Amino acid sequence: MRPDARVQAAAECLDRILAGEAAEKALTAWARGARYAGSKDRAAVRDHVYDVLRQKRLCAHLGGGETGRALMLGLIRARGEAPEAFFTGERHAPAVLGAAERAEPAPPPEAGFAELPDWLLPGLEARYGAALAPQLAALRHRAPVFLRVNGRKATREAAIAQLAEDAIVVRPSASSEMALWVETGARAIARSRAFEAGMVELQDLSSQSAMESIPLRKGMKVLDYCAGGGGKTLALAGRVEAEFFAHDINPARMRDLPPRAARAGVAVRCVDTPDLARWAPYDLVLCDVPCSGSGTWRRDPDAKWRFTPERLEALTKEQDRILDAAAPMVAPAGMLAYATCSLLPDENEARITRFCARHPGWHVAFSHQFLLGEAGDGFFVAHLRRDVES
Ligand SMILES: C[S@@+](CC[C@H](N)C(=O)[O-])C[C@H]1O[C@@H](n2cnc3c(N)ncnc32)[C@H](O)[C@@H]1O
Repeated sequence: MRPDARVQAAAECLDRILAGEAAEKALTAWARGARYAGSKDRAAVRDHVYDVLRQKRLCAHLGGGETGRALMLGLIRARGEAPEAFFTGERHAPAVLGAAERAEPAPPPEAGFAELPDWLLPGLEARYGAALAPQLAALRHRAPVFLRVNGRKATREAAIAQLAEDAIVVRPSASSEMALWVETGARAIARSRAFEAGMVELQDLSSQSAMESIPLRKGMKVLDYCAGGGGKTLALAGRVEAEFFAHDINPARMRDLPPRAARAGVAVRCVDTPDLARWAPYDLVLCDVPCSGSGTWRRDPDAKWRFTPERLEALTKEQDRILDAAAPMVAPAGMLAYATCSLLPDENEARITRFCARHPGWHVAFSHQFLLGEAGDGFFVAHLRRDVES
């Protein structure tokens, strides 16, 4: 496909998204109907769509409206490219620009637009103050790719050398023991020898740092209560030889966990809800709860525009229910760890404060909000422990 035809395809996908279709669905539907599109075309159209969704307000401002066509015009201007090169009127390309579209837009505000729903801003401003602006700026850009080195299989140095053999260039992150920042070759990771041998896994920097904050000891019993695909289980299992249990209310979500654990060389027992009590108590119960995902919205920018106060309320209720269900399974001297990939204080500090209010005898031993930055995503972790009786 020519670059102008890719712009037209992205504009059509954006129209479907603006009409309410999920971004992934719109892209899949387009790709199904576009047999002529190769993998590079599909990747380019996808990049256009996601780049717009990351900064929809800027694109609407520069393009003069909220239609797929206007948003693509705005994106091209935001990239500093010449719109006439894409709005050619050729077959499969967008029509030539009209007079109103050709008019130079007013400069955008110097601080940039807040690229998320307005109702979230007061809470974020109150929580982060001056630290909000850099996070909003980070939200406008693509997220970097990080790998986690599996300490059971390799040192960071050995992983770096093995990745280099597949032309994947990485550098160690200073803020985590095992994280590698991928500089080139990200698309080749899943087929690389280092990945196939279980030396590395894809995982964001902040998730890694949060898991590194949790104290572990050999032989302990660890339950990942909201395990999903098992990313956090494997991050913990990479650090220590212990007994690992994984649970999810929706067991189908753990489908990938057994092969991932086998690749990583660790044993993880997947447990159904009725069987949790059989293995209790656990020295550590991790609740990596369902959340807004606001700390990761630059990876999934479609989600931020769909997020509503009603959804937030439903999530916080579920987060409370999960903590309440998990706490009784923690051994007396054990730890309940709470984690979200969220920036919203309602999902983070407020949840653990409310937990401690509902459960006298528990306290917050540690908590940390990882800010969304040039490197890692936004992430929150808290360690909850029972008070020691004197
Ligand atoms: C943030 S995701 C977990 C991601 C996962 N820990 C990882 O690192 O890949 C949250 C998970 O919680 C699960 N979940 C939702 N409600 C739950 C509940 N009441 N009890 C247990 N798991 C629940 C969801 O099915 C989802 O897989």
